Amino acid sequence: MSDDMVMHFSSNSSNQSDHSLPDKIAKLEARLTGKTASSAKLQPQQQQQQQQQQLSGWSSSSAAVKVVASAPAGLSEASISDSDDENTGDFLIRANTKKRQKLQEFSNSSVVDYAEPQEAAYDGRKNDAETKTGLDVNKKKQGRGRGSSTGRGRGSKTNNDVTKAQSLPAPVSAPKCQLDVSDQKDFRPDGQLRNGECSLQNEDVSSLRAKITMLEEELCKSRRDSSEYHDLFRKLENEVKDLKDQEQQGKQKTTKVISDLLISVSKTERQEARTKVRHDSLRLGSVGVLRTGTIIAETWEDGQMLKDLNAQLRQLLETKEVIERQRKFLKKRQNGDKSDGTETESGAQEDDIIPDEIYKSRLASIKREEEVVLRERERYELEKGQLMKEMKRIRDEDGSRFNNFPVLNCRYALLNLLGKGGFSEVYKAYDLVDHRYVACKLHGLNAQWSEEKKQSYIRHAMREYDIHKDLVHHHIVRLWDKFRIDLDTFCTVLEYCSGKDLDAVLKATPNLPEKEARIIIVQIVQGLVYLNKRSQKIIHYDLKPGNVLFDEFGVAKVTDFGLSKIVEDNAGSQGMELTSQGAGTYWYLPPECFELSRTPMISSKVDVWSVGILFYQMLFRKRPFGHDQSQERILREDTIIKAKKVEFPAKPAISNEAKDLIRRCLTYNQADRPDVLTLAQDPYLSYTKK
Ligand SMILES: Nc1ncnc2c1ncn2[C@@H]1O[C@H](COP(=O)(O)OP(=O)(O)OP(=O)(O)O)[C@@H](O)[C@H]1O
Repeated sequence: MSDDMVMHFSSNSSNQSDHSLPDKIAKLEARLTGKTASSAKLQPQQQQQQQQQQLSGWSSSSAAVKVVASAPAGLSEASISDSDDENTGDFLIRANTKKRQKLQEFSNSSVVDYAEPQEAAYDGRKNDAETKTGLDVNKKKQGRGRGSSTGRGRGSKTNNDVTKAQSLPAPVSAPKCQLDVSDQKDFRPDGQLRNGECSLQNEDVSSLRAKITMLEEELCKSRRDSSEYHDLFRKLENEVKDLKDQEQQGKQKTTKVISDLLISVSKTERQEARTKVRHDSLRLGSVGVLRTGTIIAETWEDGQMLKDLNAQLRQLLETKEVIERQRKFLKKRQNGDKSDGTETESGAQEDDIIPDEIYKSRLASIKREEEVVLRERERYELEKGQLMKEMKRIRDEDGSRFNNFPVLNCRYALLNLLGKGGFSEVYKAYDLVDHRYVACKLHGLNAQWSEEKKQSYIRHAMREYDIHKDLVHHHIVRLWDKFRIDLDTFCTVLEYCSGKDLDAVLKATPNLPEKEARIIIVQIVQGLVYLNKRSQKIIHYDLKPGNVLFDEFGVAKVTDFGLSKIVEDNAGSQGMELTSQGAGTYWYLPPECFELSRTPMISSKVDVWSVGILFYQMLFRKRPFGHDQSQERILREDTIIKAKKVEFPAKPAISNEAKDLIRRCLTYNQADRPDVLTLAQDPYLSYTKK
């Protein structure tokens, strides 16, 4: 193969200068003719020929190299031999002359012949991957073919180029084959080698074609598989979509069923509530309308039960008065008998004592009856309070624009109104996503308010939300969510507490036993401890019975953070400034909150004072300071500023520990009052198993 020859030549040319070959031939010729081999003494024609050879040898290294390399092996041997061997002179001259001619001819033809394949080879490099695969195989073959060549190293690079040319399609291989055939005459073994390689290449090509066919089949199969998978994927996708749609429809149906059920239950509850109110009204009383000229006012008219009880009381009172009159008359008569000396000693004693004992006994039984009726009336008074509250709730519910069971924010199904505060309505609702009852507090801005007032209210409510939303504690009502309903209304979603609030409990019970009151206080204090152990401490500032709720298990939870204060990090031991003086419920606030001479400084000790008031109220059913006073009167009469000492009623009797705790909480001087964390350490507030 020519590339092997190229390698051979390249190898030789690296060891000895290729342009010395004509020199050597000339030298040999000169020796034969007796002339020196000096190039200077060459005939001009010879010099020209030599120069031409040199030029053709240097002009295109690759082409010329291949020409020389294609020369017969004998030439190669002769040229390698640089010795002046006289015995072989004739042979050498003849051979060299012949070879020079051949070289010349070959040079002319090969340069042209080879140029084309090389160009084609260059183009062929751009051929597809299949050709490249063939290339790799051919490289190996060429490696084997190189065995006849003495070429090493650099030759392998050239080998690659040529191999690429060989592996190219017909236009490339055609001239090569011609070259090989022409070479066959003179260089049979090498030609045979080429034939062998050709057949090897053919084998390679066939095996490659077989491979291609196989790969094509695999490709077809993969395509078929891929399209099947694609179809399957589409099918599954559609199935998933259908399932999702079904699930969605199922959810919607479930939601609808749940909503309908809840609505029907709520409607029944509403009916029952109204029926009960009507029924209770008969016993306890109802709201009537009183007209005085043009003024219409609401008045309370007692029901039959209360009327009967009052009549009973009146009757007992009258009987008591009659008996007491009789007793007085008896005493008077006895005194008269004594003065006129008509009574005998023993007889007078008995006649006087027995009637008096009868009157006394009758008076005692009237007192007992009176007590029973009074207790009953007290109970009915409590019921009357509840009835009045329920009546107000029903009126508020009937007047509410949210009373028609709307679903808010696509999630909260409003049911019945729980109550109405100053600026809000609280509805029992059902969370259709998390499936639990919640309390939706609807904050409505009054349309009559100025824009400034509305903004201030929103700011206030948002502040409350921001404080409350992060509070997570067993004894703090959770705040789950908030959203806007319209321009003037927004909603906060709270944990639903199905029990009453402490205010309702106290109104329904004459007074709580100490044990029950104590456990409620313990829970409130635990909630406060949580507020004071967070990195951002909070003063609740509005602890009162209405802001302590109970869940279905009776767990007490603190709510309503509308007036809460976040204690600044830099607040000193004195506490922080009270900037919202005047807000809050005065019965439950400590003296420092009423300080007028300077801006009050407050701390968690405000809540400790409120705890003391709450505990006292639970035990004695009244507040220790200004119980019967209005807010305005408390302020006017400085009731709390004067509240230096707490007094305990004789009844009901409570433990000294309970009294001590109340005294500590109601310590007048703020500096001496314990803060929340110190109060929590009080032994009375910790339970240990005995
Ligand atoms: N999370 C809740 N779970 C159950 N009932 C609640 C919940 N929050 C409030 N309520 C009830 O809703 C009613 C109104 O509560 P709201 O807090 O609006 O009124 P308030 O505290 O009486 O008035 P204000 O907000 O003016 O102080 C009360 O009867 C209260 O017990």
